[in-house]
Amino acid sequence: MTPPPALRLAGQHRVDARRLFDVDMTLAAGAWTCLLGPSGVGKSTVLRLLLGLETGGAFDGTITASDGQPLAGRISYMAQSDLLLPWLTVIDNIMIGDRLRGATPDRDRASAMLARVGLQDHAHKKPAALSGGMRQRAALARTLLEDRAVVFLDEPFSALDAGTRAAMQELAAELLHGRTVLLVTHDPAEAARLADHILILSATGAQSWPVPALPAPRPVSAPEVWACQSALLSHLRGVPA
Ligand SMILES: Nc1ncnc2c1ncn2[C@@H]1O[C@H](COP(=O)(O)OP(=O)(O)OP(=O)(O)O)[C@@H](O)[C@H]1O
Repeated sequence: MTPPPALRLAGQHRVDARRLFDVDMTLAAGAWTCLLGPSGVGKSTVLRLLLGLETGGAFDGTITASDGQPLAGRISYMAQSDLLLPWLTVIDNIMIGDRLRGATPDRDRASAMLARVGLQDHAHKKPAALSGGMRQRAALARTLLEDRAVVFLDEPFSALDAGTRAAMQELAAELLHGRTVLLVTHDPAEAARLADHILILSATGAQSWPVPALPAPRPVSAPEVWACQSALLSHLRGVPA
């Protein structure tokens, strides 16, 4: 794997001739950046622009990797919807990347990943037989199995119960340590726990927000984490801290 690069997105994005955002944001190399902001501000659009996917709008600007290399083939992406193929079993779904590339999937590795997300007893079920949270964990397993230098996660823990969410946050933090990660989240607590850098997106740019002075993933109970999430929530609500 090439060393994870920093990524920069700079420019203006318009939807239906209306400016959605002007931004100049950098994702630090080998670190977790959490992107927050109100619904509809353009967080998923940022991910899709970096991925080179259709956004329904027009971007005028530049997208660059610090090593000057193309991003194609170096990113894995977990979208808000799980994108599981209904006709494949869970284990075949999580190995889809290798299959699409014409490579032989490593079934033992895939089984081990399913066990890490707690789905070892559901490997041979179809997605329709899973709960929403189980489907989200399958999508997470598929993303982690790709083992890429750059990983984009769009609200990856939103459907999980509190205990499972904490466990999956810790798993992702472990397996994606040292990767360039962009995590879109609505949850200030999640950002306070996991982020090396926090960015808050608005129409006029991406504001950098201070993170607690503890290495991530941070304990939920740490006073610094409480203080960060509380200040962040107040800011997002537009009320005094
Ligand atoms: N395919 C599309 N065609 C037209 N407009 C789109 C398309 N996708 C998104 N938009 C518009 O772009 C804006 C930003 O959408 P986006 O999904 O990036 O927001 P978001 O910040 O991720 O929202 P949320 O937090 O609700 O997921 C919205 O106004 C949305 O209606």
